[in-house]
Amino acid sequence: MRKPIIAGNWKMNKTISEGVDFVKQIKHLGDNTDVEVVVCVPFVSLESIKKELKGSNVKLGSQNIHWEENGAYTGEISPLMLKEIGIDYAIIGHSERRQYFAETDETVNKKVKTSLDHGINPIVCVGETLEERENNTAKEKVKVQITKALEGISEKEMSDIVLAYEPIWAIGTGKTASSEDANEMIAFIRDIVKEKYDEEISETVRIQYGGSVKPQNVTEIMNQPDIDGALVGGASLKKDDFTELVRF
Ligand SMILES: O=C(CO)COP(=O)(O)O
Repeated sequence: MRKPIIAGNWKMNKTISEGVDFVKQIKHLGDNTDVEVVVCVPFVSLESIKKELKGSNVKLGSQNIHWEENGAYTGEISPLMLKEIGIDYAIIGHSERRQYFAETDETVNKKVKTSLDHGINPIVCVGETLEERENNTAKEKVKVQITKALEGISEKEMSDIVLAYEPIWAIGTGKTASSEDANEMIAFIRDIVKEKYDEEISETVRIQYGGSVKPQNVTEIMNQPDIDGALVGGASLKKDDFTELVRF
């Protein structure tokens, strides 16, 4: 049985005080449930929110990580800094980072390796553009992204990785992939993992869907056999919506 994982990606939203306030209201959501609940918050809020989450079962994640431990990388945040705060997860390769901040499959792979080396679980994002979906090249694109992201990752390390399929055209647009289409791509990703590793790993790796997940569609998405969770932007910012999401 794969443990469901619902992760909020706050993106560039909520100041430190707003974030702490919000977490006060949702920090019980990881109790008495089989669902793993995660909030991925801006770097500047991580430390305060970690303190607020003391004793809570809600996990904490960053939205990025640098592959080097230190050095001349102005504006970047290293795995050592994140490890000292005590985060559980790092989102890696989000399409917004790929689109606006020149993230590549190569940097994604380096960041995945660095995270694993520092005991931070990567949430690795992949997904196609609308054009690629319409051209029927979506699977090809996702296969390249997954294969490159996992280059040099051992079988053992795979148990610490979460994958997230986020079709770019469904992010923040209100358009969701149909739950069947999302499941089909996620099953395809599972096959890629099986080809590269083995059946056991492909059956245990957790794969989330992301893109306009809301209380109205979360149940249908989570009922799909290959979908193990959701990576949620907009709806994770509101207490009532986030509460409904984790109780899908
Ligand atoms: O990018 C996403 C999560 O990482 C999805 O964002 P939305 O839920 O706002 O569409």
